[in-house]
Amino acid sequence: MSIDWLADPIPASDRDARLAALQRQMQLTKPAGALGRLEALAVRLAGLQRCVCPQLERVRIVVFAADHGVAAAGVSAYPQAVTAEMVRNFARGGAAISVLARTLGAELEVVNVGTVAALEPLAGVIDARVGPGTANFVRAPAMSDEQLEQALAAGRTAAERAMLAGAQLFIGGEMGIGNTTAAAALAAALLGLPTAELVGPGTGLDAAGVAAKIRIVDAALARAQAATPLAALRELGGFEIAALAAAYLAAAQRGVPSLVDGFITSVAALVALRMQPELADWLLFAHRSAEPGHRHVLAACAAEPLLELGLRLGEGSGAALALPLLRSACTLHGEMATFAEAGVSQA
Ligand SMILES: Cc1cc2ncn([C@H]3O[C@H](COP(=O)(O)O)[C@@H](O)[C@H]3O)c2cc1C
Ligand SMILES: O=C(O)c1cccnc1
Repeated sequence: MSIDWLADPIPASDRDARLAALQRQMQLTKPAGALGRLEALAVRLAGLQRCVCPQLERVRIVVFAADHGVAAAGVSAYPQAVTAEMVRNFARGGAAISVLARTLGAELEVVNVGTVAALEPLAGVIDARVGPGTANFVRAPAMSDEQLEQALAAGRTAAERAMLAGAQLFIGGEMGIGNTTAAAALAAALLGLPTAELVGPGTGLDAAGVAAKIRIVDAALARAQAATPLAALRELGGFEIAALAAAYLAAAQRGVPSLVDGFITSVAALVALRMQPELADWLLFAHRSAEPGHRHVLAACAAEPLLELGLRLGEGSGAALALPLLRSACTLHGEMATFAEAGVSQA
């Protein structure tokens, strides 16, 4: 195995398709610009899908699940066992993202990149465990080089499966008790912002819990030296965060855009953007999470998310909730009549 593929080129958006889509927008029966950001979204998707009328019928949601050694430090309001228990819940169709995926007619796949518990075979769950959770990054690197490589490969192959199934949009989600701590540590390492700006309550810590979480992240940052995004991933981890970063890159390399969900997935996107800035064209950002650090990460990604609903769930749920907006942008763009077709007078 190798990680050389991470640097494979990412195609540019198709300028001719964008111009043709813009031309079409100007002919649709509405005052110019009246559909606001939906117009720009349709034009942007046209460039990425290299056609005048983009479509988002086939959408793949992949939830990457993994455990975090730092959970032992009491950084979450919930016990670590929840990660594996939720994988079963995803498989049975009872999780929020399961319900949303059904409602949207989107395919849901779960990739177990490294729960502590080895799970029985479950329908719709790919076993890609690279280890029984990461090491506690306060004391040691979260993962080995080999584990990092394997986690990245798990993300890449998930994106490849989605492309083979004809996905027109990729949505990544995550499940991992303690992963807002890992995400905050990674963001602090990459952005150089004060830890207190990036650490938040996650699943519901109180003020004392958040203060302790800040101290834990500070201790990890004092230990870990991370000169590159890959080194930061290895030190501060999250098998699921590494897999997500790889999946965003792999989807873009194959010409498929991704809709980024919340705080943790945005940190994965930031890591991937730091590896390849050309990825920026291919990432759409769904929402601003209630997790306070998310706004800093979004700003670093130059992202203008579509929604702000006070969500703080992850799993890909915010992206799933934004999908109907993207789909509406595409169907309006593709199906509205032009002034000429409808016999409506222009300005
Ligand atoms: C039942 C349950 C379902 C979840 N689904 C997503 N998360 C979210 O919460 C976790 C991150 O928060 P923290 O860092 O505070 O542990 C992640 O698993 C994330 O996906 C959940 C959390 C719980 C408890
Ligand atoms: O925004 C997120 O992704 C998030 C926030 C809190 C807990 N889990 C996920």
